Amino acid sequence: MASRANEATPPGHGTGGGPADGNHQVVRLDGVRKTYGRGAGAVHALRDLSLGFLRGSFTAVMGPSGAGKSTFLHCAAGLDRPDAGTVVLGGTDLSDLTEVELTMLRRERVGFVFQAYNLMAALTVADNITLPLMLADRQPDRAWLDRVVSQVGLGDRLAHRPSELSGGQQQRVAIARALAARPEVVFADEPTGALDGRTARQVLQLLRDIVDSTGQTVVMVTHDPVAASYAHRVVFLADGRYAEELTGPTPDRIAERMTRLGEW
Ligand SMILES: Nc1ncnc2c1ncn2[C@@H]1O[C@H](COP(=O)(O)OP(=O)(O)OP(=O)(O)O)[C@@H](O)[C@H]1O
Repeated sequence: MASRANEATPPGHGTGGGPADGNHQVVRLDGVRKTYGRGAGAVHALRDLSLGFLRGSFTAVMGPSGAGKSTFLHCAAGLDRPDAGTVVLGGTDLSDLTEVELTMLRRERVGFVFQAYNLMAALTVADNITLPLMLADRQPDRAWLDRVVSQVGLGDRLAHRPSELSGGQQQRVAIARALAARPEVVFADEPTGALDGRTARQVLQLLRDIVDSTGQTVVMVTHDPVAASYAHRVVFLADGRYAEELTGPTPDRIAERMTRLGEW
């Protein structure tokens, strides 16, 4: 696994997978390193990661356990700071920001979807969806919100509490919440990990439809080849580095690459 990860990668790797994409990367990592601990016990979670994501693209990030996927997500989303290298999100170099500015950036320009839906039990669906806007002290863009609510199919559940919804519906609320502030990018961490197969496929198709119809950008970490096959592109990490990528992925091709990269 380590030797494969150290192989030279093709020119232009990780630029987004499309033609003439250099100027349209909404997230760009260059030479990102992240090490946990020191000395003999140090773990190099990201060794030298350079990777870009096109505006309007849906990318799945995969790799063996310990490859650095979560660390990548945290660094790319401004939840954690790399030890070296740069992360540029929507034209802003995150290393230039103070902690307060980073928090503001996450609120206003980044959406998150996690495996656990993390909805507020005491709030209605409508209030859960607009919570990020409230926190950012921003007026909702009504037309956008209506579009998002309609796309996730929750128009008739807005007055309900999360506990009254199925898992798939709760995740659709979380997706609507992630999109409410019309972020530059939505980061999703195993968004279908808690759902049954059929519901998971519906949620993944929804994510893909949202990307294709609204031009939003989604970056999703997953272990599941079927989930990753809904993306336009699958990027494989191994041993803290970019390993390879697939465009127009199918579950079989993804599974074959994962097998080559080692245990998963
Ligand atoms: N807070 C931490 N302290 C120490 N080591 C850490 C910490 N977070 C991650 N690591 C280590 O960094 C490496 C990369 O971890 P990371 O969670 O990013 O991998 P991953 O690809 O998301 O793995 P998985 O698929 O198992 O979730 C692993 O070896 C992990 O043990």
